[in-house]
Amino acid sequence: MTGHALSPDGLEAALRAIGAERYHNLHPFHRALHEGRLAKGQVQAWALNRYYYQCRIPAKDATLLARLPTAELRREWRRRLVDHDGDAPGTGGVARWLKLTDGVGLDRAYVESLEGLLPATRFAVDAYVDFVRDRPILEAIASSLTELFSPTIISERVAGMLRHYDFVTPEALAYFQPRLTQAPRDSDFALAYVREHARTAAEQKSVLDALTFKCAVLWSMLDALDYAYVVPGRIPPGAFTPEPA
Ligand SMILES: O=C(O)c1cc(C(=O)O)c2c(n1)C(=O)C(=O)c1cc(C(=O)O)[nH]c1-2
Repeated sequence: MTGHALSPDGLEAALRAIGAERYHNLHPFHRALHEGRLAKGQVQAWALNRYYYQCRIPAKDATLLARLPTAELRREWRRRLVDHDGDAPGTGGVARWLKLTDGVGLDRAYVESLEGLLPATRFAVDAYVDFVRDRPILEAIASSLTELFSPTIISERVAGMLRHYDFVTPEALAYFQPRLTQAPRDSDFALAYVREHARTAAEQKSVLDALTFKCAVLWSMLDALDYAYVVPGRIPPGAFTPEPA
């Protein structure tokens, strides 16, 4: 493909336009979650499946960390590993996500076993980890840029869930509070990197495609939940089955 390269501001605007059109805050299942239209079993299904995303994020960041060429870049990226894995047992984002699955009444060992996952959750999350492992560093970094849009969805989610669900407590949602500062810090770095390094039209197309791909990962995770847990009779064999209300 040929074409004119955008200015850094033009590239940023194009990235933000992708989020405005494709980020998962627009998905019907997310809207239902935030607006209080889900039953407890459906909220459990969301938390259980999203656990797989959370627990693979450190593996995704570790494969990228191993490929980064400078100490400066590695120091920056290594913080993400600490954010998610903590630096002692029971700390970090993955452990805090388990407080959420505990809080909505799921058995921790069952969540951690991954036995109840929807097949499509696994495919979508694994596709993200593989993408970051296999693609050029520029695209791998660009694929994290959905985090530009996450503070808004997180604020909506916390407010909406606390307001609408009596089984959700502020302690269970403690996962999200640090993300409101971590995500902007991380996405500011990734955005500055992409603005600086995506100079040619081909490089810019590759980063726009990487962000589109990542939006599709998040969107398809919600498609899978929407398919399995909204209309009765569609839960795949072996996947988490809510108790009758
Ligand atoms: O709650 C959300 O909607 C949401 C979205 C995203 C995202 O946009 O990828 C992340 C997170 N949360 C999150 O908690 C998180 O740790 C995270 C890491 C990443 C990434 O791509 O490296 N995205 C996200």
